[in-house]
Amino acid sequence: MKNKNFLQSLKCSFNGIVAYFKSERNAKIEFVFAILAFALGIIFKLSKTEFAVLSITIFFVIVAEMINTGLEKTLDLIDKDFNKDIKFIKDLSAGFVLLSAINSIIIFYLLFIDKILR
Ligand SMILES: Nc1ncnc2c1ncn2[C@@H]1O[C@H](COP(=O)(O)OP(=O)(O)OP(=O)(O)O)[C@@H](O)[C@H]1O
Repeated sequence: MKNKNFLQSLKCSFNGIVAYFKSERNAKIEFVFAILAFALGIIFKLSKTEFAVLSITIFFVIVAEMINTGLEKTLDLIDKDFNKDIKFIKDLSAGFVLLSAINSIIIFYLLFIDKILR
C-alpha cells in the first residue's frame, strides 16, 4: 500500500484534495469564498504582502477544515456511539476551525475595509 515514489505520493495528495472538495459541503462553500477573496484581492489591487496574508489566511481555513474532517471520520471509525472523549476531541477540532474562521474575518476586514469605503 505504500507510495513507491514522490510522483505517486503527489498523486495521492492531489486525489485527497479533489475528494475533499467533491464530498464535503463546507469545502464547496470554502472553495467559493476562496475564489471570491482572491478575485477581490485582484480587483482592489492588493500589494504582494497583502496577497501573502490573504493567501495564508485562506489556506489556513481550508487546511483546518480538512484536518477536522479527517479527525471526524477517524473518530467515527473508532466509536459511533456516544463517547465523552470523542465529543471532547470533535468539539476541540470544531473549535480550531471556528478560530481560523474568526481570524479570516479579522484579516478580511483589515485588508479590504479601507479599499471598499474609499
Ligand atoms: N461519538 C460521539 N460521541 C459524543 N459526541 C459526539 C459523537 N459524535 C459527534 N458528537 C458531537 O456532535 C458534534 C458534531 O459531530 P459530527 O461528527 O456530526 O460533526 P459535523 O456535524 O459533521 O461537524 P462539522 O460541522 O464540523 O462538519 C461534535 O462536535 C460532538 O459534540
